[in-house]
This record gives sequence, structure tokens and C-alpha cells, in this order.
Amino acid sequence: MIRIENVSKSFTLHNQSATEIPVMAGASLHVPAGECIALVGASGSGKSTLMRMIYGNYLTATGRILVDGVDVASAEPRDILQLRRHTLGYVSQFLRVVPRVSTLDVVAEPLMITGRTRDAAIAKAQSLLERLNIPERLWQLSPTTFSGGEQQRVNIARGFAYPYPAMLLDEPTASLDPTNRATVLTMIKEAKDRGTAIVGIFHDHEARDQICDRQIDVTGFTPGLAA
Ligand SMILES: Nc1ncnc2c1ncn2[C@@H]1O[C@H](COP(=O)(O)OP(=O)(O)OP(=O)(O)O)[C@@H](O)[C@H]1O
Repeated sequence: MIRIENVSKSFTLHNQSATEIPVMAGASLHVPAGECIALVGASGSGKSTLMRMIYGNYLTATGRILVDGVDVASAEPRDILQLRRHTLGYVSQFLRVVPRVSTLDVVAEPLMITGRTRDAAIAKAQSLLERLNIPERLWQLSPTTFSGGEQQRVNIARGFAYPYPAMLLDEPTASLDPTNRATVLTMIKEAKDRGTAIVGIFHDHEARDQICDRQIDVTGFTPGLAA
């Protein structure tokens, strides 16, 4: 479902005499349907950079990043947007809050833009918010003023509303209390069971060991460090 072939990347520091910093070389990995892999490696080894390349936020210098057959490294922006709607979900650490949009609508949106009726999308959003212990009195409010942990749970509800075949998870259990953390781990397990291929960064090692089938040490893709 997610296949990375010989990917490399460097950053150009335009404000520093266009200095080129190579950050990745020869990155290759395959995540079949139903498998969860954890990206590991020291701080600065390139875990977030690889995730952003898979999502199409960062350009890739060489190689291919295939998600359900679409090469994100060379796809047109409109094809990447289509992929993000129907195939590739991304739960980042932080909710990007749109002012004045209710929590229910924030969570229901991925379902509405993929053709579910509003009633069906809202019903699913309600069940997710309930499951993640967001009090009902908050559902009609914008999550702008919510606590960090509440925002993260809204973000997770939104990320899991649509059954994406592939997902990227960036520290999905950071700042959660034990009860909600357990719920999120169950949700990840359910996604795997229905065949979702998952790539994640988990600084929560217990969660990582519980949920991931394999670890990929990104240090192996760091230029100059790779064996
Ligand atoms: N936008 C950018 N411009 C220039 N350099 C960048 C940029 N983003 C990342 N880098 C560099 O790329 C390297 C990899 O960074 P990245 O954030 O992917 O590491 P990481 O493994 O996710 O680290 P951490 O565990 O600390 O989050 C670092 O040396 C970083 O300085």
C-alpha cells in the first residue's frame, strides 16, 4: 500500500548562500495493507521529513513514493489532494483549527467531502467524540479554546472518521491520559484490522511496541551515517 523506493532529499537554505543540506539518501521501505511500521532514529535523523514527503508536503529529489499506486514524488497537486481525501490520512500532533467551525463539523468534514450525507457524517462524528471523551457540551463549539489534550482528541477523531487505506500518525498518543491513550491504541488496532497500512512516529515506546509490527531506523537513510 505504501512503497518507498530509493528516495533522497536535501534542503536548500536560501538565506545562507543557497547551502544544500542532504538529509536523506537511499530511503526504501514497504508497508503492506494491515501493517503498522514505526519510524525510529535519533532526533534530527529525518523521521518527520520522511512523513512529510509521504504526505506530499515536502518535495522529493529522487526516487518514488507510491501510495496505492500513486507516486506522490511526481504527482500533480490535484492528484495529491485526491489521494489525501480518499486514501491517505494524516494525524499530526496538532489540530489546525478553523475559527467558528464547530467541533462536530471539524470531525465530520472528511466524511462529507467524500460523499457521505451530513446526517451520517455527523452521527459518526458524535460516536467518535463520545468514544474519545469530549464532553457533549463542547461539540457545538469551535475547538479553538480547547485544552491541548482535547484538541489532540478532536484531531484524532477527525483523522479516524474516514476509513483511509493508508495513514500517517505523528505521535498520536502524546499528551493523552491513560484512558484516552488506550482508546486511541484500540482505534489504531481496529484500523490495522480493516487493512489500513500505517506509518507512525511514536515517542511513546510502550504504545509503539504494542501497536507496531516493525521498526524502521531512519538513521540508515541519513547521508554519511548509513552503513
Ligand atoms: N524545512 C527545513 N529546512 C532545512 N532543514 C530542515 C527542514 N526540516 C528538517 N530539516 C533538517 O532535516 C533533518 C531531519 O529533520 P527531521 O525533523 O526530519 O528529524 P526527526 O528525526 O523528525 O527529529 P525529531 O525526533 O527531533 O523530531 C534535520 O537535520 C533538520 O535540521
